[in-house]
Amino acid sequence: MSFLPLGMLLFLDILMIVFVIWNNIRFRGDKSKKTSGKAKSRRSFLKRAVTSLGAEQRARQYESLEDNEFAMTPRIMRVDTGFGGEVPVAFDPDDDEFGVDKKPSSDLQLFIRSMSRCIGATNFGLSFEFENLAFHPKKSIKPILSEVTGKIERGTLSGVMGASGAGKSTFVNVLMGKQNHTGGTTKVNGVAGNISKYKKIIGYVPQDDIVLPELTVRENILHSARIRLPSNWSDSEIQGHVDILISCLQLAHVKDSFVGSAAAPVISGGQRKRVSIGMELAALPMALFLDEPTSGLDATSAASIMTTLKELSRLGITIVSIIHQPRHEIFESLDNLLLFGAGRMIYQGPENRVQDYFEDVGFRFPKHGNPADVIMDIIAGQGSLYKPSGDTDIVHLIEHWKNRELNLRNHANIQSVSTNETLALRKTIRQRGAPWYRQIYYCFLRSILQQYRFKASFFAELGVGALAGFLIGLAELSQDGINFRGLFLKPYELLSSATDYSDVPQMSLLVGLSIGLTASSPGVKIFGEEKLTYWREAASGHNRFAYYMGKVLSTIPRMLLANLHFSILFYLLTTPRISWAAAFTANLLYFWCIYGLASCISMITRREDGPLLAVMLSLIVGVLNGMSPSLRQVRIWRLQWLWRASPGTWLAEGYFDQNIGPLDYLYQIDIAADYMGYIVGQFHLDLGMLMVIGTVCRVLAFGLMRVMNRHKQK
Ligand SMILES: Nc1ncnc2c1ncn2[C@@H]1O[C@H](COP(=O)(O)OP(=O)(O)OP(=O)(O)O)[C@@H](O)[C@H]1O
Repeated sequence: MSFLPLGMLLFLDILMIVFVIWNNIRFRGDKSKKTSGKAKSRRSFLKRAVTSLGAEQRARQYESLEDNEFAMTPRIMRVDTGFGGEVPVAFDPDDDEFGVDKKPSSDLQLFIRSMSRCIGATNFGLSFEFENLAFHPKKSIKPILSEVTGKIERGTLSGVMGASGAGKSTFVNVLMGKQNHTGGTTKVNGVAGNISKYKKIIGYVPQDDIVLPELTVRENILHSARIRLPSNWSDSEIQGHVDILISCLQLAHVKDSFVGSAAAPVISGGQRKRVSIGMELAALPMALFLDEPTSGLDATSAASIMTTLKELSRLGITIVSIIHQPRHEIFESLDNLLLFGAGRMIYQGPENRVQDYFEDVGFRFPKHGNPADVIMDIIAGQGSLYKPSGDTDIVHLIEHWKNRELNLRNHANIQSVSTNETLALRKTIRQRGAPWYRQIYYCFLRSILQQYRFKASFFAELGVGALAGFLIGLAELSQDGINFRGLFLKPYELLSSATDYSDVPQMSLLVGLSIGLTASSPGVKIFGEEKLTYWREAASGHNRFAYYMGKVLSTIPRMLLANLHFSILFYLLTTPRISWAAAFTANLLYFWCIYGLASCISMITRREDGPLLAVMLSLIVGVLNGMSPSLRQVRIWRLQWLWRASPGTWLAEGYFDQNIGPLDYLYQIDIAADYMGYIVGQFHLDLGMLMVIGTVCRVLAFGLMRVMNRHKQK
């Protein structure tokens, strides 16, 4: 037995461990340097490979800003876009209740430049109109939304409020085009049509912070920017833009911190929410919808998030947010309110007129109370607390609103934008998003980085692979490489003793089971762990094929290394007749099949059930290998198709061919093959079929990924 391969394997492992430790030390070193305020931060090797800094470019951009770029007028400032034009930005010099700067910060100025460059127009926002909007799913007895009419002007901050089940989320989903409405009309910028075509320029921040906890703040935002920004932006421009955005969102001090999860937090809940918002803003949307961005946050964090949203709306981006029980200050920062009850509209209009409106209806607001709380009570059907006599139920409020003059005024159309602007908008939408092949590359890089961050599970897989190879080797050690006894060739057949045809299929069974146990659980985790992320990304226009391919490609290095560990130990101890290259290739293709099967399982099962089911399935396909019952017996049962559909059979046949073939000068191997039911002499077909089965599994998994939970991908 040669120990050279074992030595090389050990050397490779030591190299990997040293690399990981060295990289960790560098990363920690960077962090401590940064906190002590010393020299410019350096980054770990892998981080640099994946996200090179755009700081220099950003510094250049700062230098290009001049103080006299801003000409203040009482309400509108004209901000130089840096591209030969100016954009009007609404800033109220008197409005500093939320700390909205009287003059945009340098970061904000640069952000405006990015917006202007990306959108290529002077109006950053989208306006929405909706008339008699209805949503009545077939399964539901009554409509979820009906007769909803109103408008949302560009560059405003709108709050959608209502009791639980009032239809807020449904309204937002319909308005964004995530959900098809069943009645009424919608217009974007005065143009009627399908809203989903604006998907690339509309951002949506879900209520749950769907971010990747193992990535840093910057890595999460950068990935979104790389995928969704216009294809003609260079990577350094994208990185510069992301750094500006991170500063705008006040995340600069935590940009290299891992995001963590709610269960194991690293950054605060408010910061995680900002990351989630940043992932949308990175794509420079013209309208941003948010589902309860302040829920679960303390009052200060909630106010801070709303300040940021207000600032963004002042840049011209249209912001629509579902909001629950806002604080007084947050409520007052809203420009526009949409109040819902029982799927109908109760009020839609300026925030500063809502109290007057309800007072006209007869409600009395306590002097020192929060009007938002009172309004929430009224629209939740608790209005009797504020109206001693008269109707206070929701039906009455809905009817009242329907007939009001303020409501009727909402019917007035928003002026359609000019043809030039419509054309510019179409061009903007067309240019959005990296081409699919570049998206594959970004998804691949991200997935590799994720695997690196989960190095414990990666090394565990290598360890399990090596252990499995070692144990099989031990089991086969006593055979001393002799694993076949057949009938001697004529004329020596009379010298033949007892035959032994099943040793090789048994060896391949052990190989199949070991690889199945090693690879099935990690194979499930690759996809099963982040379905929410996939749904969010698919809904925001990421290329689904690119996401999938990125993931698939990122498993290849993992499979290669795990297989190397398994095959070297197995081969050294077992000393089979099959060549090293052939054994390595066959085992690798079996890994390919198990990962493919595991990805199918991950698409159809719950996250918790996936690993167990994948292990079960890998045992089944391992056992269906034609050893016992033999393939010949199976053929008699007319079930050969089932065995042939299992990668275990092709692996066993390949092993049989390669281990027994070299003995054809001595034994009648045709008789042995016939007895077992295997076909010898088609090793390349056996390998090819393993490749095909693994590929078919992946195609199937991709199909399942697209089909399962389709509504969540819209
Ligand atoms: N596709 C659908 N099919 C059937 N019923 C639906 C569908 N979508 C929503 N509903 C129902 O419509 C009602 C309104 O749901 P929606 O999620 O819009 O309310 P909401 O105001 O956002 O509530 P919450 O504040 O609790 O999230 C709920 O009773 C919900 O179960």
